[in-house]
Order: sequence, then C-alpha cells, then structure tokens
Amino acid sequence: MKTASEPMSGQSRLHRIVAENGGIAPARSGSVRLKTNGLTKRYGETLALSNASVDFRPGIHTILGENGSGKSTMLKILSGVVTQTEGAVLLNDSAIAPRSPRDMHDLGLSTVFQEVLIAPHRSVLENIFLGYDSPLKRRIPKAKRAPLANALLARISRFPIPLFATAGELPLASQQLIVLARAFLRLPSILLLDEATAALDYADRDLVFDAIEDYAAAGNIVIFISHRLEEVRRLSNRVTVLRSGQVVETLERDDITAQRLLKLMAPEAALHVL
Ligand SMILES: Nc1ncnc2c1ncn2[C@@H]1O[C@H](COP(=O)(O)OP(=O)(O)OP(=O)(O)O)[C@@H](O)[C@H]1O
Repeated sequence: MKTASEPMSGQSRLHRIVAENGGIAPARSGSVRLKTNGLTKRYGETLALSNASVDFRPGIHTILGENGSGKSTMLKILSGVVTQTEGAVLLNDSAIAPRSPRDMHDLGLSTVFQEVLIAPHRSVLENIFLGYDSPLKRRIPKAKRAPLANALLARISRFPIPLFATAGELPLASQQLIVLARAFLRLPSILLLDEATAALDYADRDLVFDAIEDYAAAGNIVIFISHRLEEVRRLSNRVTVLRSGQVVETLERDDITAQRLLKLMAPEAALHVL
C-alpha cells in the first residue's frame, strides 16, 4: 500500500514536465520553511483566528477543523489575500508582509482557493497562464504554451481538456483541474490547497493526490485543507487541528487516526460517535 512518505530533496514530475516543455523552474536554495507566530485575525467582533503558531516543513501538512474553525482564514493570510490583526508569517526565518497574491507568487507561494476562480470568458489555455507573465517579460514563448498546458493537464486529468474551449462553459470538475494546473505551472515551493479537489470525482482526485504526494516528496510544502478524514489520513505527513480559531494540536503521521482527529476537532461530538 502506498503511504505518504517523509519528503526527500529532488525534482518532482511536475518540475520535469515544466522543464521538458520549455517552462522555467524557479531556482531553489535549500529546504523551504514556513512558520506562523501568534497569528490572530479579528473580523469586527468575530475572532476568526487566535494566536495560531504552526511550523510547516516540506511534506503535506493538513489543516483540519470544523466549519468556522479558522482554516480558510489562516490560508487567506498565508496567501496574502487577508492581513492578520496580530502575529507574523516567517518564510525561511524572515517575516513577510505580502500585500497581494502577486507578492506571494514572487515569494514562491501559490494558492488554489475553495471557490473555483476561473475567468469564464477566456480559453482554458489563457486561464492556465493567467497572471503568469510579469508586465516586462513573457517567460514562455506563445508556441510552447499549448504543449506545456497539455502536459500539465495530462498529469492530473484522465480526459483531455480542450485548450481553446471557453473555460466557463466546461464542467466544474474541468474548471477545478484548470485552476490546479495554473498553480502547478508556477512550481511554487509552497502550495496552498483549500478544498481544491472537492469538485472532482474519485478517479481524478486520485491523480491529483498522486501529483501532490510526488510534489511534496520533492521537498516542497503542500498545505492542504479538507473535511474528508480518509483523504487527510492518506495524504498527511502532519495535521494541525483548529478549533474555534485556536490551534489544538499538531499530529505527526504515525499518530494520525480518525478517532484522534475527531476527538481533537469536536470532543463533544466524538463522545457520541466513538
Ligand atoms: N470576511 C469575514 N467577515 C466576517 N467574519 C468572517 C469573515 N471570514 C470568516 N469569518 C468568520 O471567521 C470564522 C472562521 O471562518 P473561516 O472561514 O476561516 O473558517 P473555516 O474553518 O475555513 O470554515 P469552512 O470550513 O466553513 O470554510 C467564522 O466564524 C466565520 O464566520
């Protein structure tokens, strides 16, 4: 049986796909580290996140919690979409203060949000390269884009997705794969996935999980949010459980069981179920 192994340094298949198709793999220096120190976020009276400190290392790190426990808030802060009220985010031991998702891309972080963020009137190909070019230089020549996009999609989709179709006219599952391909294209050292496989069927989800596992094993951090315990147990090198905006505990892979997770997430409910 395949299990999530501890990450090793190396190249993922996605890195090879991008390199072999004329794309650019960002330069790396050593192993990536991401830390939150006492992150707090208030929305008026609501304390969405309270003094949350988490140490993320290469591998798949899941954030688990009931609805409203603060998972998306943490991910939005890490993505540069929302600014924390207090606390710090440290990337390789330096505090970062991103003002936009673009700043985050430049730092090597890419996010796939819960909402499938597609430009509905643009083609699949345009959607995959959306936001990829900096204003001053195009990084991949036009002629090389279609083969690269096809190769990325083939890694995560069982069926071909037509590159020149209008993205908004495709099924939601295809749109989710397009958004994932957009994130993979950037080869981020930190990939943030917020329920990013929710619209996929099991077979496609398996392909995406395989890509994610391989990507994390190559020394990248994948921060994964999911409600599904079986996914969490299969994929996670470690799990941080949030409850009412607070970090309850971080479990290492060998300590992850459905019972423990349930107990940490919702102790009252676990009393009735277990
Ligand atoms: N923009 C906002 N304005 C006001 N309150 C918010 C806002 N965003 C989140 N909240 C509140 O902050 C708390 C944490 O929400 P968050 O979305 O981070 O939880 P979550 O664990 O991701 O939940 P879900 O699983 O439902 O996505 C909730 O009480 C939520 O209602």
